Amino acid sequence: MGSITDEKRNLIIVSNRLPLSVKQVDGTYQSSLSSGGLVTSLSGLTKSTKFQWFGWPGIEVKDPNDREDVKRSLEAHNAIPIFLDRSLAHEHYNGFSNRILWPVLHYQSGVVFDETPWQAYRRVNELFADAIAKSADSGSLIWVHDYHLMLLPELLRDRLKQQGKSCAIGFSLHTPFPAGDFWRNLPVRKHLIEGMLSSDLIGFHTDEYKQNFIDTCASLLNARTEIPNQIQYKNRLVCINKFIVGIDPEKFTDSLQKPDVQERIRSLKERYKGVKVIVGVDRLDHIKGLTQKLKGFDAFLDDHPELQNKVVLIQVAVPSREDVKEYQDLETELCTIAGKINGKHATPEGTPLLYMHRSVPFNELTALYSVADVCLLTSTRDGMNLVAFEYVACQEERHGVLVLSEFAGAASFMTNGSIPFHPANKTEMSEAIFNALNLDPAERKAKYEYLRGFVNANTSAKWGETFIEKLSLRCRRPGESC
Ligand SMILES: O=P(O)(O)OC[C@H]1O[C@H](O[C@H]2O[C@H](CO)[C@@H](O)[C@H](O)[C@H]2O)[C@H](O)[C@@H](O)[C@@H]1O
Ligand SMILES: O=c1ccn([C@@H]2O[C@H](COP(=O)(O)OP(=O)(O)O)[C@@H](O)[C@H]2O)c(=O)[nH]1
Repeated sequence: MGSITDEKRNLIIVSNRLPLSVKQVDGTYQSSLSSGGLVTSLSGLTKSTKFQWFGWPGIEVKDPNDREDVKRSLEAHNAIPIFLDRSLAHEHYNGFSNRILWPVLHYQSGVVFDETPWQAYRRVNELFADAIAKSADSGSLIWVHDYHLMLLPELLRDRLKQQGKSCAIGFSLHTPFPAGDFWRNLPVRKHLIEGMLSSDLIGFHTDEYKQNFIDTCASLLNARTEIPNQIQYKNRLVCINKFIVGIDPEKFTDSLQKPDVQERIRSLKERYKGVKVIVGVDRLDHIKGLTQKLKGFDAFLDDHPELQNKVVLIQVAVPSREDVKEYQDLETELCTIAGKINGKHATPEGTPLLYMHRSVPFNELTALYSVADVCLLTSTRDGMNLVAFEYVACQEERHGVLVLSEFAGAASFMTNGSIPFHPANKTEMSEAIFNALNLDPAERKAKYEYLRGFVNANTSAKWGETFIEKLSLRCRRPGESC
């Protein structure tokens, strides 16, 4: 991908949150890595490509001197903060993005639209547009990420035009884009789609999401969509494609080589001698199907009393969006279910479920992935799900089995190498777990090798480089077909 060298200097990445969240500790500003797949995928790109990253630092900073301190602390990581007032950030992130837009994108019903958070969403997109238009030079490539910023391409294009600057704008959606009627649930659906359509290139994780978006543009805006991979709207040509997001597999294999990680793996193996380990790692979010997972595991334990004390599910539920009531309620519900499962199936020898409501350090995560015989992912909908990739990257030795919901975006590519199931069907999940635990070594090896090939061929670096390459082509030849 050598030809992107020139554009590297002028690449601007924009996401709602910076990869580093800033916190004030004892009067000084400290930054730590944010969690989630978007950060994982874009962090993988840093190895091969240089860029400036614009986003919200996750903290309100009012004092101008403090703002300078925060800016300086982030500068070292090429991160540029866009400061937002606390209540505006709250209404944008929690109010509209996560309470209204996120559920619609993930096919959740019963969403209630509210004007105040919508106005906050607009305002934040405007503030981002102001800051980025000011910093961008003509010829910059601007790559906008995710559902928090769907209006940004349009707002940005207007401002750049007023300032006489010409830049290529790309947009990547990290969530699903829902089919047909679902998008209509949102009264502001048209504004959001038009916002995205001001991009030169739009990327989705799967062909299904891409096609859903194209169909919506045709039915809602009467856009011309006859030519594959392009949308003609208001005299502009927008290219649409699938770009497979991945991880940096080396980061995981390198971690497994470290002496302290090796030591941790040894001690976990000793602790779980004679016990099959199932691992789950998910943000605590409705879309991850955690309720379904615990209930399915309960059904599995009921179906297989002979496996008492011989199987353990280690579930990491990473705290997420804790200011949103629906997420707080889910946390309470999961604690109750986890307690009931252990109440029902525990013996003096141990408990079958280890439910951890916290994030885990990276090295601990890789050790956990490595000792697990099975990885169980139960998403009811999920843009991609990079945990599936990470588990595979840590299974060189064991050839563990991936049990993967058919509703994760990753299932579009990984079904052949995994055991797929429908997350709403407890019996199917129980059978899938049982089959995974009993797969013969040759089949495990074959499935693992298939998945390893896919994960190694579709890295985050390749994803980023391919997108940027296509975007810079749009910049050089804007009128050409996609
Ligand atoms: O930033 P948060 O609100 O804490 O949420 C974390 C991220 O969640 C979502 O991740 C998505 O992107 C992943 C990478 O493409 C994909 O694998 C996953 O299926 C998606 O859920 C969200 O889209 C990100 O913006 C958040 O940062
Ligand atoms: O304590 C943890 C456990 C996991 N992860 C990472 O969070 C990401 C989750 O990405 P995924 O695409 O599976 O889902 P998302 O959370 O983005 O919806 C993965 O890279 C995990 O390694 C994390 O940041 N902290």
